Amino acid sequence: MGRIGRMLFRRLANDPQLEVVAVNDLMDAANLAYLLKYDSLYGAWQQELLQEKNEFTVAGRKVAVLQEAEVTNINWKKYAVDVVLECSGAYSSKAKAAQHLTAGAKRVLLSTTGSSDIPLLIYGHNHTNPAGKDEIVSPGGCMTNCSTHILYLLNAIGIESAQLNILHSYTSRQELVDAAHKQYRRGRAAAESIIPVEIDLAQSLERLLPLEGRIATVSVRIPVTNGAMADITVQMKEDISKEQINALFKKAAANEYKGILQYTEDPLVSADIRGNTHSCIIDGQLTSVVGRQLKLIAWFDNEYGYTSRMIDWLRYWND
Ligand SMILES: NC(=O)c1ccc[n+]([C@@H]2O[C@H](COP(=O)([O-])OP(=O)(O)OC[C@H]3O[C@@H](n4cnc5c(N)ncnc54)[C@H](O)[C@@H]3O)[C@@H](O)[C@H]2O)c1
Repeated sequence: MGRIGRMLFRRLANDPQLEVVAVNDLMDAANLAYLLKYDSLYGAWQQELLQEKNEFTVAGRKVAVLQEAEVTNINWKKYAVDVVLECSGAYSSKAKAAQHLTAGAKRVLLSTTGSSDIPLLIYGHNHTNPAGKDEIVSPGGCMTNCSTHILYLLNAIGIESAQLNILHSYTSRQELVDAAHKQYRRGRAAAESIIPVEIDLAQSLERLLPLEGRIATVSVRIPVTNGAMADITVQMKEDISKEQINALFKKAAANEYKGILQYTEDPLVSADIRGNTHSCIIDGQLTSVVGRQLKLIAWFDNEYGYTSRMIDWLRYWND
């Protein structure tokens, strides 16, 4: 239970329809309780949490706290687990995620893009696909959740090619001070530099949209602890105008993408979108057009917006 796991726990603790019955992490229960109570980004939790040995009591509910590095040592059946929210990043291949099923869970929802043999389904785009009822589902990463909708809507007009640069707060998959790392740049002090990192966003988008060979992506980690901004440049097949594009997204935000995509003309900075539940927030002021080349800026809270979609998945299955 890292950033994503704890965010989900906080948000589900009082849910009338969904109940967290057990959690698992490498850290002990006392440390986990402390990190749930005090969060550097979202503040102290107003909800009381009691921790006694390997059990939490929150909002009158008991939650078992496990400390197992191997899923094979867990018995999810004992807790009648319907869905495992796999938020460690360590069980993202189909074979690894399936260990949760063997352990007795009925379903696994990853918190990332898993291996290519796991259905990749973006809530609000293709979640109603029959594969959405599979036992293991990848809801994509936060960047995929932001950019899929944008490219899908633009491709209805016609995309020639697209370049995406996602400026993203730093995460635990970087180092805080210079250290060895397989990807050298991820090993550089996260709060000190603007750090380009390798991502698999283009491959994910090619699985979701008919744009093979026409998308390139890069992500730049920036020295903030939360928030992301997608800077998207698209070569369109037709002449377009700023007004036409903004009207397209404004309409989508008020209709079929309500709750998932937001449109604003407020002069935002990343701190303004903390706690925003949308997967992407189009910044209409910054839309620009040169010839058939379009530049679009979209914000998202990589933690709050993203976990909102994971909770949508749970509600979808629950209904
Ligand atoms: N942080 C984000 O902005 C963000 C957004 C969307 C998706 N994700 C994805 O969610 C996943 C988690 O990201 P995070 O930022 O929460 O990471 P994190 O490092 O904060 O949390 C990972 C947690 O998993 C635990 N863990 C590691 N190995 C484990 C194991 N074998 N068994 C049990 N627990 C184990 C760690 O102790 C840690 O608490 C990653 O795959 C990431 O790509 C992260």
